[in-house]
Amino acid sequence: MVTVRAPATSANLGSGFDVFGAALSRPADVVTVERADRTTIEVTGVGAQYIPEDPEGNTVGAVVEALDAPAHIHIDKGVRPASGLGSSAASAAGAAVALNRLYDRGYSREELVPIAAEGEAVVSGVAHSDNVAPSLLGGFTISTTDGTNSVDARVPLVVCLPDVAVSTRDARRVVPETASMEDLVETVGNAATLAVGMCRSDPALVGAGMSDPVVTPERARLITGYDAVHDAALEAGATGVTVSGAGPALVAACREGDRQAIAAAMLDAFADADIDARAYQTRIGKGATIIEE
Ligand SMILES: Nc1ncnc2c1ncn2[C@@H]1O[C@H](COP(=O)(O)OP(=O)(O)OP(=O)(O)O)[C@@H](O)[C@H]1O
Ligand SMILES: N[C@@H](CCO)C(=O)O
Repeated sequence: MVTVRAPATSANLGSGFDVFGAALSRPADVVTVERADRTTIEVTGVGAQYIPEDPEGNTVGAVVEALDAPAHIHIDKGVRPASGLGSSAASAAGAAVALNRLYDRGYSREELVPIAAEGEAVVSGVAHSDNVAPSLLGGFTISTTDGTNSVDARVPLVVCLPDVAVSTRDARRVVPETASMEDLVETVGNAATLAVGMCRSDPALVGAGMSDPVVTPERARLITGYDAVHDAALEAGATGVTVSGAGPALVAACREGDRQAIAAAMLDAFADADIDARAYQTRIGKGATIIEE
């Protein structure tokens, strides 16, 4: 038996659509695997009722196939599904690390990225790696078709999750197919600024690089109260705010010591829009960890 804690993640970070990702110190899924002749999946925890236990529909099923590693798999969800916090990816990353160890497959964390990404194709139609990469490697990650680079950044974050669901599949439908040269130049500048900020663990630069004129404005429309919550976080001291992953969560970059005020301001703004929400005072953290074997 092997048990792995796999962290939630925030993909895109505004300017890095389908490329940037960050591991969050909390929340996390806990995945336990035991050898079996036939794969069975049991899901408990937050939002478990919305997650298929059939291996065909669960992200961990694709990981079992890719590693040829049948098992009884228990997923204790700490990351709510359809949250924008890489819920589907956390389970896939946790299963990849656990099954790799259980069956002694010997893959490196980097080699597990495309394997875990197969799970993402099951739910969103695209094997994007920007959530599984940080959940496996930790830190800030840059994923391209050539592979993933990671930086062990230390940046405090607040994540605010409203009590509504947005599926990645739906949120991908609103992504514009073209961008103007002006928007492209702005996005490249912001992405480069954010990446430098991560290398320096500088919350001001990370926040400054989070805005994106192409994808985020379209997705923000799917989130009731987005503008008010965004502005409230900035007024409370956030250095930058954007949609986390495909939403509906928002992620705010902050300086140490400001997280509590920012979390409270975001919750108040959602409450003013009649939306229940919860806030996580978190930070960029480590990747999936084996906690028992
Ligand atoms: N192990 C799993 N954990 C969570 N969701 C799963 C899992 N397996 C399948 N799903 C399905 O995936 C969908 C949620 O994935 P989706 O990508 O939409 O959300 P997310 O992972 O929270 O968000 P994001 O990728 O934007 O950060 C739900 O329909 C859920 O039933
Ligand atoms: N990059 C993906 C991440 C989903 O979490 C998207 O934004 O659609």
